Amino acid sequence: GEMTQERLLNAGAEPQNWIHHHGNYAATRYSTLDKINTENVGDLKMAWSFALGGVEGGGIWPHGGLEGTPIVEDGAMYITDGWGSVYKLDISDGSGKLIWKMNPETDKDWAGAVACCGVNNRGVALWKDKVISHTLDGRLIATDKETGEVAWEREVADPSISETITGAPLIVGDLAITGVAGAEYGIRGWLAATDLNTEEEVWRRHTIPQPGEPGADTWADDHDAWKNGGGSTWVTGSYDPETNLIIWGVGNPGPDWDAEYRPGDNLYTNSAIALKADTGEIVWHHQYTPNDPYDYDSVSEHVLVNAPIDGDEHKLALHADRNGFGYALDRETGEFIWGTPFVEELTWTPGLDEETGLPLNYDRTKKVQTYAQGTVANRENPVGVTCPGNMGGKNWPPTAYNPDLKRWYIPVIESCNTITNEEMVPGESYKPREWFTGGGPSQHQPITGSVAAIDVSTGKIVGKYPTDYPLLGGILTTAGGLVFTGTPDGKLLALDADTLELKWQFHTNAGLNAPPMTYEVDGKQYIAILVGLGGAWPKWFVDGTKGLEKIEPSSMLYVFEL
Ligand SMILES: O=C(O)c1cc(C(=O)O)c2c(n1)C(=O)C(=O)c1cc(C(=O)O)[nH]c1-2
Ligand SMILES: [Ca+2]
Repeated sequence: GEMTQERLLNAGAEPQNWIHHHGNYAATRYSTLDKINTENVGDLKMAWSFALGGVEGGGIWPHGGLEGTPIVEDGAMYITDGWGSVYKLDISDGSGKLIWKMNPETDKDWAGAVACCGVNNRGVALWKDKVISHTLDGRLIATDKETGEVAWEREVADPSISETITGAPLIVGDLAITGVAGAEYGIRGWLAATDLNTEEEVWRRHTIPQPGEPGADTWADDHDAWKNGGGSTWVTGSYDPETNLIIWGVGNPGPDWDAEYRPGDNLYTNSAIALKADTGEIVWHHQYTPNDPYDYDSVSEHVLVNAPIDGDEHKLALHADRNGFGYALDRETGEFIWGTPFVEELTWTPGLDEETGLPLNYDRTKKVQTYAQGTVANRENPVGVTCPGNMGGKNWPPTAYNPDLKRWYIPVIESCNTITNEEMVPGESYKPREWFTGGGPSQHQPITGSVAAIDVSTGKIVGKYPTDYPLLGGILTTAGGLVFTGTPDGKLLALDADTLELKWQFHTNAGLNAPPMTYEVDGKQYIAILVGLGGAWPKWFVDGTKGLEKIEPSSMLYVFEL
């Protein structure tokens, strides 16, 4: 069939399918399928697997990885590898056979040389009779669903100034919304909407205001720092049909670790922004870490849920930030409702202001924030140690919300790290296609992980399942009372959603770096996950995770059944 806006709005009416990147517009990654449940999950076994390509390297990367969420529609599955090839599989008879592969011939060295954090592609979207996808080298591609032929493509991001694309598109009506990556190379971030009928751009909203625009006064330097101010949008946002608002997380300011280069709060970096879907006009924002000196990129999804708080029903946007706090905002106004640390160690601030949600040690009279002593690397004290480390808290891997239990599950990175500052010089340090970070990280202690569960009505942590390695893949939760997640040392785990007790695990012995999802064919439920450790880990963080250097590159899909 054709993918319509009607179907996208009512994804819950076809639970056998998985038609959105995050499961639905609200980004809950919750499925009402319950044939696999706490009673029988112990009998889950592998059904079939499929080998993808895309493992070859390019630019600064020795190999590709898999971070995508499969899309399933009526007996067909659509998956991507890191270089943006799209594979359509026939999954209608309990196995998976390739129907077609669309290879976009991504310019691997050109794009891979300016991809900060891996050869990443997080998946496709469906619109009418087309599959909509991105490539690392900046293209939006519409592929004919039946034939696998490319119908058209357009260059949305420009790798000559280090703009790349790693996120999946978001479809709202006839628009495909594209987010950009490149804040470690001095880009000026944006979201762009392409009309899929006319193949033309309808709006492009920069996440860093230029002089004269609202928020421009939060760039208080005298050398146009806003032009290279970062603020990427590399994780797919959510959409609230009631208000017609797209809610999207914005990444770190640039340069990452030389905050003195960019005095001011640096809007809209490290913020949630809500934009009118038709025009891209920013209606509200909430900034999580003003003048961020830590690389606490806030790109993660916002999960739109309704929950009672103190007896009143609230319309919330939930967000787990790299800064270590989980937040609930009012999704219609952006107003702060609650914030809770979800990591074991959080040293950069003593907490959040109950009214504003700002860090307690944020000082509005200062242009350059100092936060907790010793945690910031700056020009005077060039070495800082902070928890969570710059990978987070929680990085891009998506959370999941279970409405039966009103619980929200966060894939946690338990980490601290050391940052060294390097002073960036106006007019000299920024060069197109070169790093513009103002310093760099190193790992002085082991990095582990956990699944944290938060009761959304109270904002309190109600359980934690610790893991030996950080969680780099994301979470699925189901009406079967289960939470699924993968670990980078290769285990797919099923936990009891209520108690977080381990109910089942399967060793792939390859790195899980992608979110699990579920679907049904002929009344039979399956769990699927892409397997292939890539992303930022192999280059940046392997020092803090002894053992992961033994995980070989791979590029597989695994599917499980009872
Ligand atoms: O600021 C950016 O533009 C940007 C992009 C990406 C990306 O596109 O994957 C990552 C990051 N930053 C980043 O800071 C980061 O830690 C990171 C981890 C990963 C990954 O896939 O494992 N990507 C990215
Ligand atoms: Ca970043």
